Amino acid sequence: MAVEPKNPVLSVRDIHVSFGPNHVLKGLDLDAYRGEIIGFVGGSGTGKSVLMRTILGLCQKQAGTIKLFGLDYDQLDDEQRSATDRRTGVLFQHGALFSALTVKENIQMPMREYLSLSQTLMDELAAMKLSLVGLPMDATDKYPSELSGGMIKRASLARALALDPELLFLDEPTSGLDPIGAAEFDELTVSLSRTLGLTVFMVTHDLGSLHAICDRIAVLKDGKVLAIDTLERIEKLDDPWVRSYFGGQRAISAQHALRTGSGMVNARIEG
Ligand SMILES: Nc1ncnc2c1ncn2[C@@H]1O[C@H](COP(=O)(O)OP(=O)(O)OP(=O)(O)O)[C@@H](O)[C@H]1O
Repeated sequence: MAVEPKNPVLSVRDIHVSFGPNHVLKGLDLDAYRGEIIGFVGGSGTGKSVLMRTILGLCQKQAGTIKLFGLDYDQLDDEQRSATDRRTGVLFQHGALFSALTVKENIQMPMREYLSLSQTLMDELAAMKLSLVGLPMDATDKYPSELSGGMIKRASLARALALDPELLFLDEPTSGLDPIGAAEFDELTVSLSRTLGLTVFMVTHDLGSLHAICDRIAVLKDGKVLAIDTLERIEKLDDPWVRSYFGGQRAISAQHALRTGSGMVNARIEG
C-alpha cells in the first residue's frame, strides 16, 4: 500500500452533526490516504452512515471542515464542487440502482450527469466497467430485478466507478451476501484499490472484510473516532466495545478463516 502521510485524500476536522437534540458527531477528526482501505466500525446508531453522508454533502454539518483532495469543500464554487464530486464514487448499502433502468443505463447515469460523451463511447465505457467488476457482458441490458444480490452489488460498484473516482465510499458492501459472495466482493475491492490506487472508505459490520482487506480500522464511539490504526493494534485497545466486538466468537472465526483460507480472500493486512 502506498501511503502518503502528508497528502490525505480525505481530511475531516472537528465535525459536528446534530438532529435536533441528538448530537451524533461531536468534533470528529479523520484522515484517509491514497491507496488505503479504511474499515469504519462502531456500534449501531453511532453515526457511521451520518459521517459518510456528511462527507458526501447529503447531510448538513453544524461545524467543522471537510477537505477532499486537499480542497475545503465549503470554499468551492459550483464548478469546483462538481469537479470534486466527480473524483468520488459511492456504493450505497442496498445498491440504490434505478429499477427502471438497465445495468448499462445505470452505469451511464453519472456519465450523462457530468460528461458530454457520445452514446457509442458511453457504451464502450459501460462495457469496460462491467468487465472491471467481473460481470458478464450479457448483464448489460438486464434490469436490477433480473440480477442476483451479488450481481446487484457489482453493478452498483460499476456505477460507482463510472467516472474513474480516486476515492470510493462503500456502505456495508457485503451485507446480504453469502460468505463466498462476500469474500469475492472483498477480493474485487482490494484488487481495484491496488491496481487503480483507489482510496476506499468502507462502513462495515463484516469482520471477515476487516480481517481480510482493511489496511486501517477506524472505530467510531461517542461521536468521535476513538482510534484509527491497524487491526492488530485496534484489537489491543482497552475499550469495552472494541473488546466485545473484536474478541467475540465471530471475530475469532473470521481470524481462523483468514489463516486457513476457508472462504476468505487471500489478502494480507499490512501493518
Ligand atoms: N436524517 C436523519 N434525521 C434524524 N436523525 C437521523 C437521520 N439520519 C440519522 N439519524 C440519527 O443519527 C444516528 C446515527 O445514525 P447512523 O445511521 O449514522 O448510524 P450507524 O452507525 O450507521 O448505524 P448502523 O450500524 O445501525 O447502520 C441515529 O441516532 C439516527 O437515528
